[in-house]
Amino acid sequence: MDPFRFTIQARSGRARVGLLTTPHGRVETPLFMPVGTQGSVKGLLPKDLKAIGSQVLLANTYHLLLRPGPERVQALGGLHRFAGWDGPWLTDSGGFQVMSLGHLRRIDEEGVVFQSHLDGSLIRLTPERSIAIQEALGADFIMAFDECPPYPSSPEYLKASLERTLRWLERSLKAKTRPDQALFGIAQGGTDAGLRALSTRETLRFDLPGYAIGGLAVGETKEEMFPMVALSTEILPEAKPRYLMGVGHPEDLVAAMGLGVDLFDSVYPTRTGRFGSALVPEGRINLKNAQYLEDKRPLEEGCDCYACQTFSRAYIAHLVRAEEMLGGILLSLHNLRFLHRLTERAREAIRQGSYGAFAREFAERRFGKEI
Ligand SMILES: Nc1nc2c(CCNCC3CCCCC3)c3[nH]c(NCCc4ccccc4)nc3cc2c(=O)[nH]1
Repeated sequence: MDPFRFTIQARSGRARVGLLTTPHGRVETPLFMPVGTQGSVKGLLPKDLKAIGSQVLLANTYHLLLRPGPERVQALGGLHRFAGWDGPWLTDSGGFQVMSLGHLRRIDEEGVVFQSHLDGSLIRLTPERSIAIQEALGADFIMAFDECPPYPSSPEYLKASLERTLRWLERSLKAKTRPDQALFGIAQGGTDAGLRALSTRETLRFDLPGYAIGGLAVGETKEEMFPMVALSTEILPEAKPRYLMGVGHPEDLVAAMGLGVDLFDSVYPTRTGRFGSALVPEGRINLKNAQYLEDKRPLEEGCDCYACQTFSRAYIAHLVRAEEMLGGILLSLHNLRFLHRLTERAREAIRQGSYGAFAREFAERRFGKEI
């Protein structure tokens, strides 16, 4: 039996509820994946992540390669045992982080050479090495080694880059040895409709358990990004999960779920939480703002998370000003719960066949009035 079966449970327009089976349990989509870059979702305990509805966690080849090293994680039982999360893990292939974090020294047919952002040592990542690392880490979902072109890029660069990413996908697939891991291909093509369609179609020539929409949320406008998402989900097969990488903001999840995207990840909710902001239906409130120092209300009326059930905005505003760790912890917890509640409500609306009404109500509250 296929260890990564994906079945559609309900539809509403192009939105769908899916059931995704993995060796570490079944998950319901659409879902948001908290980012645990270095094997930990910053400031949050795995048991608390479970309690707020987190299903799949994300870690990263680039960071874990530099520290503690994949051999150590493997020797210590792999990511699930090492990091105390027995649900599904997804690892990104490292290419993106090299572009955005490391000091990229060279990119060529073989792979990339970069300087570690930790100690400046030279490191080479190839499709083969990325897959070997992800196999050692032991995630359930692993990503093909790809290049996420910078934004903006010329059509010539986009075309050459997507063609290389397709050759790297073939090499990633050849390097794969574990049947208990699902390799996702990543489509590129930037915001050029013809190249996006070309890359998506060529990626589909590989029969894979799921497909990622890459190369977006890298600085392009929403007006450029969403037509590419729509184009991608028109081409990608209904029967396979679609993963929009690096997205993100609540309103972007609502729009993308309506376009048939199933999986999301972003550092946004935890990063903005650590910086003192809470996600609320109207948008975002920054607790550094003095107006909250007397505010007895919870971060969000009606939120069932521990932060909202236990503390006032005034207390959390105090913690943020005092630079108490608990401030960022409570805001990260709430922000992730906010996104998990959003996807829970989305799944319910899809089951009721009323995703359109759900999206309209969300947009009304988010954009209807100033905070
Ligand atoms: N392979 C690959 N990864 C991509 C990623 C990383 C997804 N998150 C992984 C996660 C692993 C653990 C460490 C953190 C990342 C992207 N992230 C974004 N936008 C987010 C841009 C963003 C948004 C908010 C804040 C910072 C950056 N576009 C992306 C495109 C690609 C892509 O084509 N290929």
